[in-house]
Amino acid sequence: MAGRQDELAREQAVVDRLYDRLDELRAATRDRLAGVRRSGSVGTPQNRSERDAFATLYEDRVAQLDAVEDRLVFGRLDLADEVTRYVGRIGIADDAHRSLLTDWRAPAATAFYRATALHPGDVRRRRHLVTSRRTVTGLEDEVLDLDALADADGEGDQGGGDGVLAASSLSGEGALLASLASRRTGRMTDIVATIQSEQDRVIRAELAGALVVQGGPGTGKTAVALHRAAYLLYAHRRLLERSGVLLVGPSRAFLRYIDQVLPSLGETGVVATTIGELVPGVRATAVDRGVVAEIKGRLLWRSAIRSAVRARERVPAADHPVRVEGHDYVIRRRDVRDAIARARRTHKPHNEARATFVREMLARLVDQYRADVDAELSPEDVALVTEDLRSHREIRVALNLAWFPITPQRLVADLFAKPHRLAEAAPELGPADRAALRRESGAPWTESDVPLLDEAAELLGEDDSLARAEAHALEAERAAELEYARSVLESSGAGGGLVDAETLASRFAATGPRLTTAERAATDRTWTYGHVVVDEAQELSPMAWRALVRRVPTRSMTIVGDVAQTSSAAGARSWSHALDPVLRGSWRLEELTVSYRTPAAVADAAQRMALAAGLPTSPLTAARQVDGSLELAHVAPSGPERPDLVRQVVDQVSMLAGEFVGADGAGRVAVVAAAGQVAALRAAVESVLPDALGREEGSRLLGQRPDDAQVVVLDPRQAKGLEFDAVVLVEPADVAEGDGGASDLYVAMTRPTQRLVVVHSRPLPAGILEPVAA
Ligand SMILES: Nc1ncnc2c1ncn2[C@@H]1O[C@H](COP(=O)(O)OP(=O)(O)OP(=O)(O)O)[C@@H](O)[C@H]1O
Repeated sequence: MAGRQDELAREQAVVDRLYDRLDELRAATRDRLAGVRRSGSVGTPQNRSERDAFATLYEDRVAQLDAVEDRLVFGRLDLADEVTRYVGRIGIADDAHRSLLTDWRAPAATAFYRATALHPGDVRRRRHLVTSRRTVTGLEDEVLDLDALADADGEGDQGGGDGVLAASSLSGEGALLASLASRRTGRMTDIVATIQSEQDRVIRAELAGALVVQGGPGTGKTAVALHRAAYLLYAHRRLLERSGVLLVGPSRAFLRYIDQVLPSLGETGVVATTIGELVPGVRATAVDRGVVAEIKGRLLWRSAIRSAVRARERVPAADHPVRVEGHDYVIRRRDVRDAIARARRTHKPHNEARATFVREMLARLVDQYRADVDAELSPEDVALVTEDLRSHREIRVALNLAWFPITPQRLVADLFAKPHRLAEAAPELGPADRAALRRESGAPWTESDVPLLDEAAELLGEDDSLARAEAHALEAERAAELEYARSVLESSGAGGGLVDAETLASRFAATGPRLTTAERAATDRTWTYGHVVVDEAQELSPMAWRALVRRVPTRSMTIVGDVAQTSSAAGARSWSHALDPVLRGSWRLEELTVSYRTPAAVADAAQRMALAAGLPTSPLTAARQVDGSLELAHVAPSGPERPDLVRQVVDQVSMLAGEFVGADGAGRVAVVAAAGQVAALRAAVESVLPDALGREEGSRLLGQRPDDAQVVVLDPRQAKGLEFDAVVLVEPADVAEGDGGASDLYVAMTRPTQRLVVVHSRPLPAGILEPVAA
């Protein structure tokens, strides 16, 4: 016992030293930041921009150093030749640049995650340090080279964690089990201390190309995707800091659930978004029915949107006479046809090529003027006549009809609001599909509209009226910069012919205060990223894939998901089906097979059900067993309102809340039911909580924000990607008959970390109770 205490004390001393050093670094960075801020906004533009750059650098560093407080150090490797290496969230060195702590992402830390007894490399012992705040509370050793440590202290509690199932392949079992059994909050936490070797391989996989990570529920796909983003930013910082990393998740609620993971890993510069937010300026607030989402996801929209754009470049039915300033002109069909052909030959997007079309048409009309007056025209005459023609209302209207400037929003809205436009653009759609798409102009955007808007924006380019407004703003900005540069030259007396105000202003514009890459990328639809991470990727439609791939021309992507959990009718049941059309077969597949979330009995029941329903599941082995993790509560059918079933649900929730929900905000219980039953069940649960748990606790729970709520009632789609300590699954047969079918039931069953209670009055779907005979 004494040996263990000594060992704890020795590690405490190391940990104290690392935290002391962290505090020193924090203080030094804060001092530097204060120094930069003190020098204020005086000096040359060059000086100011340098100061801004330093201020940003120090602010980021302060944020990073603050973010790594919790579990700063979590591992130690004892290597051959008596070398000891500590592994933690960031790298820390002393004043003489000697390494004190190795960043978990550095090559030198790889062995912490990968070394096994079979392949120990030069690792003799791996130690997990468990800390609470700054105190070391536990050590867990794995001796990998038994011979080398035969006569060393070998203090390690090798394996032996209660309930471990996949023991032979797990590292740091004690720390892992403690982390898996801990109470859940509304926020995901990082897994940096206990990354398993199959996960580490994915996290450190090379940057180039598209990597698909398929894995059953709870295998750590989300965790791995986020740690991979942090790893790539570390390993390829120069490249990715400039181009940025985009993270795409299924919903804002999900992005909020994961939003603390990257900052806790010291990374804040990733742009996180959903497909519905991919086009700046458009916010998708409505949801399409399954069949509509499926139709909008089809690749036929590539040609349909192209045709819809082409339909706005149109030769009129007849020649059109116009009288301008006493002269007669004819807008001839032949001229329009030629001008359209010429504008198309520029290969510019529609709104940008319009300038060529208009210029061409005006030139033809000026030719008519020249013939009319039968005289040579000076350049000034040409300019005057051109301007008269351009500003004449009838000519403007005629040219607009022939080449209509249009926004992506208007183009797409017209397709759904004007049946003839859709029929013309998408002849391959049958009448039933077209009728399903019908929608009033001005209806709110849906998530499945966004890839169509993106496609349209790509083909339309910028509306030049917008570009003109921007040019105007830029001009004003430049004038202000010029003014500023003049005042600097005057006050510094540095005119002297060496540098003029214009040069100084342009230098200032080039080096002046800048938005971060993430900020610029998030507001620019045409931004291309260095890497894109997609979570719950099975839900994406073919059109959504096109929109994403457009944003990463190098195709450097991490795509994580589970084709057995697809609930969108537009989503994928097979990766090749989804990805081959956009990635042309060039993607590689990794599989994760250990479920860290779900206890074995629950995972097995879900897996049997999925198999019986014919879902394309991946193999799944639960990491642990939890006693009493699966309970079935059968209720006799009790009429359409099902009062007995509802009573059983609220009783179960009350019991589970008493057992799992903590007053400290940790511990979560969810009721998951078919979408149509959620509102009634939520009302029932909310009405009993104060009686069941006491008035004070009841009102505390009812007053929580939805994202942090410890007791929630959700449908399977809302629960996707999330997890809870305990789940009450209501009437699984109803869930399986909903839009998302057995996939939604699979999702619902695999949300709990501790217990699943199935409340049902109808027979259970096949497989939940026992294997279905082949
Ligand atoms: N190596 C690990 N150490 C500790 N916890 C882990 C580890 N791997 C996964 N987990 C935990 O297991 C749970 C499930 O992980 P995650 O949500 O990433 O799985 P998933 O595969 O994305 O699941 P789903 O398909 O259901 O969305 C999380 O609580 C995560 O923190």
